[in-house]
Amino acid sequence: MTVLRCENVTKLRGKTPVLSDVSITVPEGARIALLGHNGAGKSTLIKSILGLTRLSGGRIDICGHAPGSDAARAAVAYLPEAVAFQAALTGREVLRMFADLAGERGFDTGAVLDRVGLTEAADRRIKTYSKGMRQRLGLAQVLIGQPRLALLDEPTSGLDPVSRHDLYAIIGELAARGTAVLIASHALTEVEARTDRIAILRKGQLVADDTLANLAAAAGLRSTIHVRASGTQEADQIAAQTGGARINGSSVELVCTPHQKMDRLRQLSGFGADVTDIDITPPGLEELYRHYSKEEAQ
Ligand SMILES: Nc1ncnc2c1ncn2[C@@H]1O[C@H](COP(=O)(O)OP(=O)(O)OP(=O)(O)O)[C@@H](O)[C@H]1O
Repeated sequence: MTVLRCENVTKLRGKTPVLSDVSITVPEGARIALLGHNGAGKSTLIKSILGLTRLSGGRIDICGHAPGSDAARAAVAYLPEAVAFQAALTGREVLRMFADLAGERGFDTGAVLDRVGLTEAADRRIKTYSKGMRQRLGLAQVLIGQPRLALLDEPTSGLDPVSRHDLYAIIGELAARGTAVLIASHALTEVEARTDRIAILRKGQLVADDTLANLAAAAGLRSTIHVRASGTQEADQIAAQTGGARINGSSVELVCTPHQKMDRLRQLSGFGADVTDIDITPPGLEELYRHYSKEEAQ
């Protein structure tokens, strides 16, 4: 079921379009990474979905409700990039307050604080929290009431690798329970393995929206095939016959487009026992991102 539907969303700032005809849908349980350079329009799109900024054109629908309506607000949870809480309150008090505001009287603050790793700090004032701890508290607030849609703006900025890992694990659990998750991010490598679809905004236009594999195939980006040979002579022979690059030990590296891949593998299987192992590395998100950004710039 579609949770979020943006249709031809356009936003002008003065006469300058900061969002141009953006159409994107997010079904329940999906994790979508929203990527783009500084100023590409990510925050503007998120603010539009929250109903905090008026559209110049197009429409947005959240579970059948208009952005900013009571029903939409009840369905959406938001984690801003620079999350700010009342410094004099404790983590537990803040979470209780948000749960009460959301009408979630039965909300188990202790369990959620535990889930985000804040049990020990639960009764300390927010002013003593590090950036990472505030971010974790922000995520705890997102978990109140099982939202239909979670909008996360740069959720891992300022977090150490372990905290990032924990945060994506929690996002994964949220999505597994059916929440649609839209994550605006600059951190390409970390969203690569942890989201289901990649959407790229460039200068207010949506230039890509698909799985990483489909986008890579559509762009014709090349994969790398690492071939291990049974010995150095065999590796030399494989490199000579395939045009591959001879690398250290008894390995050969070949690059191929999506269309060439199966032919390459058939060719390699012709070497029989001279080939002892094959690894294929698909193009990564950074390469893809560069491709779609460049393509649009031309
Ligand atoms: N309140 C505002 N008034 C005028 N222009 C604005 C306002 N907010 C954003 N903009 C402009 O809208 C465009 C999109 O900005 P937006 O903040 O949505 O980008 P972003 O992709 O979120 O960038 P970043 O990655 O830096 O957060 C930019 O050109 C920005 O200068």
